[in-house]
Amino acid sequence: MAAMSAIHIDIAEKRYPAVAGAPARDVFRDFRLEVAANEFLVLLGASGLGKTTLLNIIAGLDTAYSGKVSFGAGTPCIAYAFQSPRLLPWRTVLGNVALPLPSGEEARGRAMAMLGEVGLADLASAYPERLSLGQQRRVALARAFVIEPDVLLMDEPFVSLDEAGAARLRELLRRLLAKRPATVLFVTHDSREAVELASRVVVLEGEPARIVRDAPVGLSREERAAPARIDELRRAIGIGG
Ligand SMILES: Nc1ncnc2c1ncn2[C@@H]1O[C@H](COP(=O)(O)OP(=O)(O)OP(=O)(O)O)[C@@H](O)[C@H]1O
Repeated sequence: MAAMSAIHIDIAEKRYPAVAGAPARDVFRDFRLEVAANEFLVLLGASGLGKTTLLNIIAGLDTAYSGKVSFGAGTPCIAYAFQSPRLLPWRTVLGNVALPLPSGEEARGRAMAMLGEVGLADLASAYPERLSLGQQRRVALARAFVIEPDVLLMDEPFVSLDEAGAARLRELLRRLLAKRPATVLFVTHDSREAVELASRVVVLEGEPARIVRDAPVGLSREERAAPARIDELRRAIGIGG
């Protein structure tokens, strides 16, 4: 079973140097954020603020910064759901879900069970190109959860879906997390989505990016289904409405 992990983020400086035609960018300076174990933290902020950069730093994909990211309980197992599903086109759906696992029968079994949980068992041997975007996003979710991550990084994982499709995926995400709790950092532009999912909302603004709001959330199942309650909370937090 996965152990939950807190995340301690302390970025002294992250900047992108000037390149032809684009000025240098100070993305983070003296930026600190503590994420509690098992928290569902939604990061909200305008385009280009540095949210993807932050996830890349936490994932260890971007090491070109000064500062430190550490985790509560040793080295956590981290899953990263990217902004686009990023499935490998030459692998079947099952092959994509099994990708982060060691090869073998047991892994295939686990990947297959995971596909069942996201409702795609019958597409196991299909290739990604014939899947709808919503189905591809389900496969990406299955690939993230199949490793039973301690930390789950999600970069606008439900963007470009219609509202009903996005709502179904939010419900699926909640179900997957109920079964396999993890510390979640979820990036979105959508303040309704933020309030619906989060246990805590953090709003970023400016260059370098600063935390301008940091609010606990935690709607009950009934409240999440009530748009008026969601709007009320958005107003209370000051994120539109
Ligand atoms: N490799 C890079 N080199 C130079 N500048 C970059 C690089 N990657 C990102 N940037 C710039 O740094 C800033 C932060 O980018 P980032 O992708 O982290 O923002 P974001 O908040 O995730 O935006 P979005 O919501 O649009 O995905 C942007 O202005 C972007 O143009």
